[in-house]
Amino acid sequence: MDGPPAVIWREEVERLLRYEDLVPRLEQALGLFSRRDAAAVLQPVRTAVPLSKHGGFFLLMPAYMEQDGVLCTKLVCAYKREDESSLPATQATVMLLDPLYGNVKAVMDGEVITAMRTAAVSAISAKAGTPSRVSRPEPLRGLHPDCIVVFNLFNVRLLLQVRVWSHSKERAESFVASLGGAASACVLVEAAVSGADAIVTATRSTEPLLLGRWVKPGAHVAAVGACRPDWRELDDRLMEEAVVYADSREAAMVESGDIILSGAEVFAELGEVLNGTKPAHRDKTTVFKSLGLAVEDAVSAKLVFDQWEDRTSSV
Ligand SMILES: NC(=O)C1=CN([C@@H]2O[C@H](COP(=O)(O)OP(=O)(O)OC[C@H]3O[C@@H](n4cnc5c(N)ncnc54)[C@H](O)[C@@H]3O)[C@@H](O)[C@H]2O)C=CC1
Ligand SMILES: O=C(O)C1=NCCCC1
Repeated sequence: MDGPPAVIWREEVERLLRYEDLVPRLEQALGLFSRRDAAAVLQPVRTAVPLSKHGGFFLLMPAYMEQDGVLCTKLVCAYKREDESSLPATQATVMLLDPLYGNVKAVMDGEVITAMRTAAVSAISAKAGTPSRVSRPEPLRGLHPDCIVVFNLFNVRLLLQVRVWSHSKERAESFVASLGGAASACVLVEAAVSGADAIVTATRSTEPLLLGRWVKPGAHVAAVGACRPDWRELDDRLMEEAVVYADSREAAMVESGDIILSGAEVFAELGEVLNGTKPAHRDKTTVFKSLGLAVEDAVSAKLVFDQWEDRTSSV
C-alpha cells in the first residue's frame, strides 16, 4: 500500500482487536521469540530513556518478524506520578511499516493494544503456571466480558473468587464495580492474596508490596509492574522461593528490579514453556515476570491492520 499511513485510533482498535484472535497469535509470538532464530524474529532489548524529572520513562520497542512480514515499533511512556492529570499513566503509539520499502503503513493507538496484550500474556502465564486443580470444566459467568473471553479460551479456569487491592480504596471499589459484582475489594494486600491460586500485581509501586509469606505454596504470580531496574513489587523471599519465569531473559536482567535486586535466577522464558523445551512447574510457587515484548505489539498491530484493511476494502 502506498500513500499516507492509515491512522487507526482507540475506538477502532477496541472494535477490531479480539482476545480470541489475539491469544493464539501471542502464544505463537512468545514461542518464536524464545527460539532465538534470527531468521524469524529480530527484537533487540528495548531502548529505555528515563524521564527522572517527571517520574517516568520512555521506551522504544522495535521488532521485525520476517516470516510474518511484520516490521513494527511502539513508543510508550509510563509514569509513576500521582497528579491531577486526566491522561493515563501508560501512553503508547504503534507504527507498522512495510519491511520491503520502509514506508509507514499505519499509525495506531497503542494503549488498547498494550492493555489487551499484557492481560492476555498474564492469562497465558497463568494457564501454564497454575496448579492443575484450578482447572474446572464449567464456564465462567458474571464477570467482566474481557475476563470471560480470556479465561473461557482456556477451556476453562473457573475463578471462584476475585479479590482486589489498591492503595486507593476508591479505585479498588470502582474496579470491583466494573467486574459486575463477582469480586470484592480488600483493605489489606495480605487479605487480597491469602490462599489465592493466582495473583496479578500491576502497580506503579517501587517497593515490594507482595510478600512471600502471604503467598500460598503452589500459587502463580503474574508480576506486571516494576519494569525498571530499581522498582520492586515482590519481596526477596517470594523471588527466592518461587520458580521464576520471564517473557525475555535479556530484558529481565536489565529491566526488572525484582530479578536484579533479589539476585533470583530466571528458570525459563514463557515461550520456552510454550515450545515444550522447559517445564511449567505447576505445583510449585511460580512467578512470571512480565516486562512486555515488542513482538506482542507487532502481532497485535498486524491483527488490527489486517482487520482494518478488510473492512475498508469491503466498504
Ligand atoms: N509488563 C507489561 O507488559 C506492562 C507493564 N506495565 C506496568 O504496569 C504497571 C501498571 O500500569 P497501568 O495499569 O498503565 O498504570 P495505572 O496507573 O493505570 O495503574 C497503576 C496502579 O498502581 C497504583 N500505585 C501507584 N503507586 C503505588 C504504590 N506505591 N503502591 C501500590 N500501588 C501503587 C495506582 O494507584 C494505580 O491504581 C506500571 O508499572 C506499568 O509500567 C504497563 C504496561 C505493560
Ligand atoms: O508496553 C510495554 O511493554 C510496557 N512495558 C513496561 C511499562 C510500560 C509499558
